[in-house]
Amino acid sequence: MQQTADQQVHNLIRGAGKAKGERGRAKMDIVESKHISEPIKSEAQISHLALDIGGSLIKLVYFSTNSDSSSSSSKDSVAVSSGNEGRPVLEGKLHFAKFETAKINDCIDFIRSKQLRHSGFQKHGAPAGEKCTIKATGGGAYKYTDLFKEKLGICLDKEDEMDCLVAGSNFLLKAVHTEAFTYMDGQKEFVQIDHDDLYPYMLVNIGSGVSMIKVDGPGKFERVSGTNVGGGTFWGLGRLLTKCKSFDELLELSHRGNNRVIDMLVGDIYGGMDYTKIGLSSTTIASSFGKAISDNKELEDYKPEDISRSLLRMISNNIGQISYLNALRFGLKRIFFAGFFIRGHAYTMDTIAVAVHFWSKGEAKAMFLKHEGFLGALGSFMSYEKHGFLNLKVHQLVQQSPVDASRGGDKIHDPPNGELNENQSIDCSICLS
Ligand SMILES: Nc1ncnc2c1ncn2[C@@H]1O[C@H](COP(=O)(O)OP(=O)(O)OP(=O)(O)O)[C@@H](O)[C@H]1O
Ligand SMILES: CC(C)(CO)[C@@H](O)C(=O)NCCC(=O)O
Repeated sequence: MQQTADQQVHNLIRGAGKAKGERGRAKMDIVESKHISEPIKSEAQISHLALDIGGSLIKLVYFSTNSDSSSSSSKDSVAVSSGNEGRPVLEGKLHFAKFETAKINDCIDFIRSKQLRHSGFQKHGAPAGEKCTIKATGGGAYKYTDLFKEKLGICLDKEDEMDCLVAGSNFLLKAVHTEAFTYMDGQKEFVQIDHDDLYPYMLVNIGSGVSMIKVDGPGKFERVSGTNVGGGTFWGLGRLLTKCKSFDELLELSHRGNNRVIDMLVGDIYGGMDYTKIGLSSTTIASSFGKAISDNKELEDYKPEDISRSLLRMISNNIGQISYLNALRFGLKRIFFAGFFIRGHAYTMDTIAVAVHFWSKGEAKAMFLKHEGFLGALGSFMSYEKHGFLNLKVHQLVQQSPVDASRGGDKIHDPPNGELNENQSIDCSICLS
C-alpha cells in the first residue's frame, strides 16, 4: 500500500523513539555540497539518488554508505540487521549537492561518476537489462528526459514539483529541531515546531520564480499564488546591470552596497520628514530605483554594489509583501520561506521579515528553513519510499547536532569545501524494508 507523506514523516519520528539505545543502530549524516565536480570518497557507495531540476539550479539528494559493501570483512559493513523488525539498516550519509542548470553536463558527469548501475538503482526484482530509474522533480525532469536517457541510460521517474516541495517541507519541519528560524535585526532565533500544531501554514518557495502554497496537512495543499519576480529576476537583472559573473559575486556585492543611492526614500520626497499620518518613516523606500529618474546619471555612474543592494531589497520586499497578502487571504499567521534565492543571506531574510512584520502590523511571522533550497529534492528522494520503489525506508531520526547560530550573518553560507560542517549535519538512519 502506498504511504502518504505524513505517514512517512510519522514513521521517521516514531522510529526515533524506538531507536534509542538500540544496538547496531545505523547513522546517517546529512551533508550539503556545492557545485561538486569531484566524486565523494572513492570507497563510498551511492545507493539512492533523487533530483530536482529547476529553472536555475539542479539539486541532488543522494545516500551514500560509508564503505564498500562488497568488502564483507569491513567493520563498517553496509548492512546491519538490527534495525526495527530485523530489517537491514544502511549506515551512511545523506548528501545534498547543487549544479547550475545551464551546466547540466557537469551534473550528468557527476552522476555518471557514481556508477549508479552498480549501486542498486534497478527496481528490486527487475529483470537484468531493465532501465535504471531515478526519481526526479521540477520542470527539468520533463525537459531533460531524453538527455538523461541518451547520456546515462537513466529514466527519470517524474514526481510533481509541488508535492515534493510540501513533502520536503513537512518532513524537515517535523524531523529537524533546528530547521526553522526567524531572522530580525541580525538576530536568528530557532522556532520549535509543535507537531500537533503545524498546519495550516504558508510555504513560499523562492526559486527562479516564486510559488506560494497553503499547506493544510500532509499531502493536503493548494498553490494559492505565485510571482514571476523571483530569484531568476534578481540574478538575471543583476547580471545585466552589474556585469557580475556569478550569483555569489552579485550577492557578495550587495553586502557593500547602499540602496539609498538609487532608491527614492519617503524622506527624499518629503524634505527629510516622516509621513507619519500613514505610518511611513523618512527612511522607508518610496520607490525602488526611483532616484535614477532625476540623478542625471548613466548606469556606469552607479556602483554595482549599490545596484545589487537595491535590487535585492526590491525583490525581497516585494516577495515578503505578496506572501503576507496571500497569508492574509487565508488567515495564516506563519509563513515559511524557502528556495535558493535566500542562501541564508542576512539582508535578504531581514528584508523579507521586515516586509511581513510591517504589512501584518506584527501579526504574522516570517520563518526560514535551514535546508532552504533542497525541499523539492528531498521530497523527490522521499518518494522512493512512497512508491515502495527501492524499499527504502527512512525510519528514524536519532538526533540533531546543534546548529551554529551565527549562520545568519551577512555572508554566503556555502563553506569553501562545499560541505556543511559538523554542526550543520543531522544524524538519522534509514533501513531497507
Ligand atoms: N549558485 C547559484 N547560481 C545561480 N543561482 C543561484 C545560486 N545560488 C542561489 N541562486 C538563486 O537561487 C535561484 C534558484 O533557486 P532554486 O534552485 O530554489 O529554484 P529553481 O528550482 O532553479 O527554480 P524554479 O523552481 O522556479 O524552476 C536562482 O534564480 C538565484 O536567484
Ligand atoms: C513555474 C515554477 C513553478 C517552476 O518551478 C516556478 O518558477 C514559479 O512558481 N514561477 C512563478 C509563476 C507564477 O505564478 O507567476
